[in-house]
Amino acid sequence: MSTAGKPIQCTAAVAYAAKQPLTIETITVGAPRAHEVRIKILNTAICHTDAYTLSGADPEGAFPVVLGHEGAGIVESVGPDVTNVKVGDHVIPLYTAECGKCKFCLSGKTNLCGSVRDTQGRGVMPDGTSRFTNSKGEPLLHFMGCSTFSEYTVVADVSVVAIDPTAPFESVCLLGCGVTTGYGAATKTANVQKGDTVAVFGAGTVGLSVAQGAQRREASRIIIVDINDNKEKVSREFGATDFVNPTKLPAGQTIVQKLIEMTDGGLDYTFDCTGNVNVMRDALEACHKGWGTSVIIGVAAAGKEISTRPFQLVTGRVWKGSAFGGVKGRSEMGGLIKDYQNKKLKVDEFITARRPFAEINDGFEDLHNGTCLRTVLKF
Ligand SMILES: NC(=O)C1=CN([C@@H]2O[C@H](COP(=O)(O)OP(=O)(O)OC[C@H]3O[C@@H](n4cnc5c(N)ncnc54)[C@H](OP(=O)(O)O)[C@@H]3O)[C@@H](O)[C@H]2O)C=CC1
Ligand SMILES: N[C@@H](CCC(=O)N[C@@H](CSC=O)C(=O)NCC(=O)O)C(=O)O
Ligand SMILES: [Zn+2]
Ligand SMILES: [Zn+2]
Repeated sequence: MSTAGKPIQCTAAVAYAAKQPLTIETITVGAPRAHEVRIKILNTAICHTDAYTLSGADPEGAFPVVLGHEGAGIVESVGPDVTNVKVGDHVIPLYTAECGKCKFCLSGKTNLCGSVRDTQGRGVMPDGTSRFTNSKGEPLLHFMGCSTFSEYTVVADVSVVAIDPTAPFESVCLLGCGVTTGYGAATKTANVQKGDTVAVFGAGTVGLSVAQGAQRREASRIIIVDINDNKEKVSREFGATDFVNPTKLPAGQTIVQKLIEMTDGGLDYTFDCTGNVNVMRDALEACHKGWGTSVIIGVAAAGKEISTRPFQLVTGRVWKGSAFGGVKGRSEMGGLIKDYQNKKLKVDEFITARRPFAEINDGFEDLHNGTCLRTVLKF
């Protein structure tokens, strides 16, 4: 019997308050309205940003909420006026929408889209309401326009892309955030060129994806900086030519001095993939005078600010940021999937654990085990 047009009851993990475990419960997911798509999520991974919002550090974080933004699934039904996907399509929800019509989309200068970002940031659908209710009839907030920690979710049509149905959900869900973000930051935001020198701070999924993007572009040097020595092996597997643990430097030597010494004056490109504002400063100051560019990818806690001496910028270093790797999800996801299928883009290698969805709280614990890249959950 078709579920189209009707509410669906399903399992979801609800975050009722910061720092509390998620509650696995049955929720009701309303039918998609105009320009909305209801998706049956098959797999979702846990990104560091989900943990960041659950920690209470996200200035936009609000509860109760259905978190999750790195997922893949099948379109169960669509609301009126949806033309870009249809029932049965295999899809990836996009936290960076692409409407193709707004000032941002038409600028040709950014992958950010203004069409739904305001309501997305407030945890509601573009019409200002939620499609999720718990068993008490209380509305639950959406998250990053995706809410993939629910067996069914509803997203705006501008926030979803159809993908090759032969691509495995378990793997390509990672293209919904971490892999795309790092790879795109290197190949699009920074546009690393052959021979460039690159340093990446933070050897998580995002940082390692920056490294594989830099390797694809034939960077001459890819230095990964991480405080955990256990990350050296995996860093080299993803393209690092060097690995530096900043906590193991000789007394008196800073990581900035070390990197400048290693590269005859500093790097062409550096990337912060930690979310630590002190690291962001180091990343900027390790750039080569005159042209080095540092890209901030990490997400910092509420109240945190970056600083440096303006002289660092006066003397030619450039500080910029990157969201979703500068990738326009609806236009460019197909190319990333092809790269994955043609073995030009590593994705499976990031899966360090697989769990049933019911173990989602253990999955959040995995993030702290020192070797976790991505735990993929299966409904
Ligand atoms: N801008 C965007 O579009 C996106 C941003 N993000 C953000 O990017 C960041 C990285 O995400 P993800 O890869 O999933 O996270 P991870 O936590 O997996 O990776 C971060 C890595 O940085 C290491 N680290 C921590 N402190 C330092 C330090 N001082 N110097 C060097 N390395 C350090 C961590 O080590 P340890 O594990 O030992 O702490 C870990 O290996 C997060 O802030 C996330 O919120 C994520 C996706 C998209
Ligand atoms: N809510 C936070 C900002 C969080 C943030 O910067 N998110 C990234 C994606 S992180 C993915 O794992 C991003 O793309 N930002 C651009 C955007 O439009 O949100 C805060 O308010 O600080
Ligand atoms: Zn993410
Ligand atoms: Zn737009």
